Amino acid sequence: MEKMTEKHFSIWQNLPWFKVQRHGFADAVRWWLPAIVVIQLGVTLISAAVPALLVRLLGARTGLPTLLVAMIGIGLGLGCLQFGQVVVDAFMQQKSVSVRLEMFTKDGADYLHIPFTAAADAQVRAKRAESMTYGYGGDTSGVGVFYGALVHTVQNAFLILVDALILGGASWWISAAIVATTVLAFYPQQSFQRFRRAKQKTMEDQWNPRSYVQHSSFQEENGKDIRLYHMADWYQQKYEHFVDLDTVANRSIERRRFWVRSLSALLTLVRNGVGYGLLVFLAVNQHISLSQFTFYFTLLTTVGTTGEAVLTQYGLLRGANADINTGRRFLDWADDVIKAMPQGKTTPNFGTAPLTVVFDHVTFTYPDGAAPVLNDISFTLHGGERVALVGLNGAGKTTITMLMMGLLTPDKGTITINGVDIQTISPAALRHYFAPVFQESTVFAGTVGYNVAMTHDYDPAKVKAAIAEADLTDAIAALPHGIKTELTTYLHDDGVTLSGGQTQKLMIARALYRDAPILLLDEPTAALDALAESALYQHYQKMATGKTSLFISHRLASTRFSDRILFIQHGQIAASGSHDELLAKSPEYAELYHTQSQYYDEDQSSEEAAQDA
Ligand SMILES: Nc1ncnc2c1ncn2[C@@H]1O[C@H](COP(=O)(O)OP(=O)(O)OP(=O)(O)O)[C@@H](O)[C@H]1O
Repeated sequence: MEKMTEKHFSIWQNLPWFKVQRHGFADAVRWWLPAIVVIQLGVTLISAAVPALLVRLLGARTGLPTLLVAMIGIGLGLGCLQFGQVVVDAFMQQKSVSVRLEMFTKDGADYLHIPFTAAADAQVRAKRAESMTYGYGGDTSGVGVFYGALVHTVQNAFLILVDALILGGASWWISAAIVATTVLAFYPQQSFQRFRRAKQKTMEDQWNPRSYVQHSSFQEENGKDIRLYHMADWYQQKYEHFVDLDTVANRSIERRRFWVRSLSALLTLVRNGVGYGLLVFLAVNQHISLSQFTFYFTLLTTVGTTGEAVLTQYGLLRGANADINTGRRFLDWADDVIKAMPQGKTTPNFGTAPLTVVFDHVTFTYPDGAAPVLNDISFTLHGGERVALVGLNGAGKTTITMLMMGLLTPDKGTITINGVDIQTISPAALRHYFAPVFQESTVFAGTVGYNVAMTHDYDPAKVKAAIAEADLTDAIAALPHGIKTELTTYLHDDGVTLSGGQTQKLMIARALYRDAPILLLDEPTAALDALAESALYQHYQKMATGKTSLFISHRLASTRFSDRILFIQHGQIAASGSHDELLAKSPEYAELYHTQSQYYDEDQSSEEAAQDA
């Protein structure tokens, strides 16, 4: 699988990327950026000109009506500009949020489309958590900050240049002081932003444990173990540990920020000292008029704020850009991985006859696994055959089902259905051939009906029939709204929780509703009581009629309902045949069977002894 790049993209490289991610972003920059620059310039210049104008009018002993008209006119003009500023700010904010939400959505969609193995990879999960937090997860993330910081940087940089040029009209020394102090403050600001990023990086190693703690502590299913084993203290310690890490990092960031701001204040003092001193000197020596003095003086007062703003905003922009890079690396990687996925295009029409599945010299290793889980494995599930797959824990039985459904991809070898390589079949079409019952049940926040049909547009009669076949009718009838009852309380306050066995039956109903040509049952009886288990075995005969089926079970007794048994050991098919054949030819299978049957026999004989007594 593709490695995630560590590439750094500059602001100029990220701008076109933004454009690709979000249409309309380029227009927003092209039209609204000049607008906001002009408005800001207008507001600043008019604000500086008002006192100067007043001084001039008063000096010329202008009458009150003229003064009032001038002031009202200026007030209205300023008001209009300020209103324009509010409109543009609101627009920018909305634009920024919509770009961010778009990436947020893309992140979720990408994660759900990358290969199953990648999604389960701890490193990928950590990168995604980091990408979400820094890249586009909230208003303070890279994308949340980038747009506003870009606009305000350009706006304030332009303004300070115009200020310096205008003040150059009084003395070029003032312009020089503005430029020099801004440049001097620039480097500490940038170094501070680098420091902040580096500190944040030290916390990135913590993403996986952090997201695990957050996620697992609030999972309903974990609630009882957390209480039973007093894990609340453990969780609290973890939370405190993360808070401590954040506190230490933030403290050093704030310390550095304090020094940078102090330096900036000192430079402002120098600039104002030079500027105000020169203006007073020029006014006293009558090189500039009183109204000019007032204008320059007011303008110089705003330079401090503008200078600070341009540096802060540029620092924010660079920080946001670095944060965006974190997000972009993940999104670009996900795009590449999705593109590189073997996306079969065909949707073969296999007709209605049962399908034949062939594993041909298949080898598979998990991405973070040291050795292959399956090693050069070959077997055939003939059309209509009921095959049992048995083997010790960790032998690779579930892995075989995942490979068959295309959720995992073999390192070597091919898997075919009716002679067609599954890699050439479109994933959606491929998954339609399977009705699986997984080892772990996955109940989604939806109604019983939804959880059986896995669509909101379900056929209630068909759902009820599947529920009846899975022996769940009475349990569902006892629920407050029957098949319309919400399962889980995550989204619905009136949701209910089914028992482990009922949930497993629900999963069987889901497989029955799907009515696909290949049935995959991975330990479907683990949570069932003896009666339900026995009923399922009986039922299995009917369920599997006309289908190809693979039944995984640790209870070797269940294999008698199958036509053939595959015994898997050390990543290979160690033996294949009927129960009696395997007893004869595989000592390991025989040992496994006798170890299990010993307990059944003992149980039986003690029951018989009890009955005799
Ligand atoms: N996502 C994964 N990443 C790495 N290794 C994995 C992953 N899933 C399973 N494995 C490893 O692959 C091997 C086979 O696992 P698999 O779940 O296929 O076994 P199994 O025969 O179904 O076991 P069981 O009978 O316990 O359900 C095990 O050693 C397991 O640790």
